[in-house]
Amino acid sequence: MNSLTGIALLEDPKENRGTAFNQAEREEKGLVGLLPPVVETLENQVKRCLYQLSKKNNDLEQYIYLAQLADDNQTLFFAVLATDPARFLKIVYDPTVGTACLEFGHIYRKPNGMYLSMDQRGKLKEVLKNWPVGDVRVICVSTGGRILGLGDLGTNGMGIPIGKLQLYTACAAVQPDVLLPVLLDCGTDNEKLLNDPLYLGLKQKRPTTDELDAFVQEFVDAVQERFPKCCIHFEDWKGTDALRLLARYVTEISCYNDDIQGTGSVTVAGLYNAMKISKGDLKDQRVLFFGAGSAGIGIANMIASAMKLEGLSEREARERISLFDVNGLLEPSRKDLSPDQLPYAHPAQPTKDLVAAINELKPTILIGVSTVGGTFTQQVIEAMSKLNERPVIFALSNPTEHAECTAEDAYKFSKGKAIYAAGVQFDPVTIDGKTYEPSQANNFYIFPAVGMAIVATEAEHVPDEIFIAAAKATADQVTDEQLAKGILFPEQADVQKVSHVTAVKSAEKIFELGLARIDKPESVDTLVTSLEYKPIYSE
Ligand SMILES: NC(=O)c1ccc[n+]([C@@H]2O[C@H](COP(=O)([O-])OP(=O)(O)OC[C@H]3O[C@@H](n4cnc5c(N)ncnc54)[C@H](O)[C@@H]3O)[C@@H](O)[C@H]2O)c1
Ligand SMILES: O=C(O)C[C@H](O)C(=O)O
Ligand SMILES: [Mg+2]
Repeated sequence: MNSLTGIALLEDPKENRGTAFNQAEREEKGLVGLLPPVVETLENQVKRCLYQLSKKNNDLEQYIYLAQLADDNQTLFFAVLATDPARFLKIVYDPTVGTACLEFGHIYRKPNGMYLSMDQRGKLKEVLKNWPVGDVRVICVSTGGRILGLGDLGTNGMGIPIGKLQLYTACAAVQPDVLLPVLLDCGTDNEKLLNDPLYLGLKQKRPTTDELDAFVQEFVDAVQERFPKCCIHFEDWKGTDALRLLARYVTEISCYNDDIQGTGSVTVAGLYNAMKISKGDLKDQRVLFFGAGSAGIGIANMIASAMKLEGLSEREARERISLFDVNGLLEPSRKDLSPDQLPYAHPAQPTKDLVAAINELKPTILIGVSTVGGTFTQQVIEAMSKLNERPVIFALSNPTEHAECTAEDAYKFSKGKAIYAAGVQFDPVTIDGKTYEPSQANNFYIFPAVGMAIVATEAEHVPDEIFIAAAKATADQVTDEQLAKGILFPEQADVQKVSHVTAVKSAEKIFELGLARIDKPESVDTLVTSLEYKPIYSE
């Protein structure tokens, strides 16, 4: 415990124990009279929080309550989350965090991280010194450019870095002190926010690409200098920015993009298990994407890598993957394709009709990452079901209303044939007396665990190989019993155990690739375990 006393101690979320301070601590720390007389256990404090949560009328109210709790008492906050990870994932993270981001300026109470804005240009190295912790190991940074499927939310996007890093701790037990959420405020093109008197960001339009890239370079340099062991986790940037900046930095510094690599990884994990159910090989599948942005390209590249591991050449793997975006099927006559998209533009009849593309390309797997809800219509699902005994249909856009189809529609229109996953958790669906359990393909199975592996190994770079290892580790933790029910991912209630195993496997891969900046210990498992945070009051 540090030297804080009295009210200052009660106001420090890292040190505060509230009613759990014992008599001796109360005497020693000048707390006598500042707390009610009863000395409580952490368990009792958790009970009170659960009671107070039960009085909240909706998920956003619960989100606000938990945010306040995190600001009051960090240990208690993580202890509450640990009582029921599956329940609280939906609150501190997707989908409720989406509602919280839409309302961010309205529900704001405390900063919870750093806001680095373009008006601090030229001064970022100085500004980073204002963060009180010297050994930050992971920064999760967003520009708010593409928050979930909700578009440009500017500074309101800060809810995402905060929530993602809370999951590093809640899922993979990364020490919260080494994590720093950052919002890189480059303005917003969202007129509604610019006209909102409670909006908290810079009231200006977004910069040119060159200006943005120069600012990001300054940010990267400042982070390298202030936190030399820090990995930069990019999250929810505009798709084109995300792809361009990852390509620029992935081999240069310790960084990764969760929407590209984490999403690629969780999707490959789901597909590994879908193959166990449909009794196929990934290398023999034909994949069609609806959406060709950072998630679409990230997943496509990761599937191609996974197919290569099954013996295909790069060209053969890419030939099996096609994408469709807002302007239709990607094919060579298109003049608007980015360098990341070009390898997937195969000769085909130009079309803006998804059903026509399905009928021409005959995909076995359809993946939605378009941000647009309801776009996998009855006709789309029926076309997939006509072509395949077990069509794989992943509707990955977030939050809930943005999923390309609901679980109910997927099972109803495929007559129960679909192997289905969505970015959020849908409830089980019963049709004609049979119950189907939808899966949640969300990168939370991956990024906290990979984050722990990066912290544990001080990884120099974070290439795709690590994410393939994480995908395999995650997939392998699904039991035959679950697979028999069509379940593609491990139980969310077990997310901590699952993330531990995935973290160990990812860390082993980092050592194998020679990317660790520490010597390999005898047991990587012991190394990871030794670093794990526990939400308890230490002696
Ligand atoms: N489940 C997960 O773990 C996960 C992970 C990352 C992203 N996502 C979700 O995926 C979605 C896309 O993310 P992104 O980073 O790729 O965004 P992005 O903006 O980079 O890409 C969106 C793509 O969809 C296309 N598109 C837009 N409207 C369309 C339409 N009407 N028809 C066809 N295509 C259309 C765009 O042309 C673009 O190619 C988001 O909703 C995000 O929440 C989910
Ligand atoms: O945040 C999520 O739920 C997943 C993903 O990173 C997304 O951008 O949708
Ligand atoms: Mg994201």
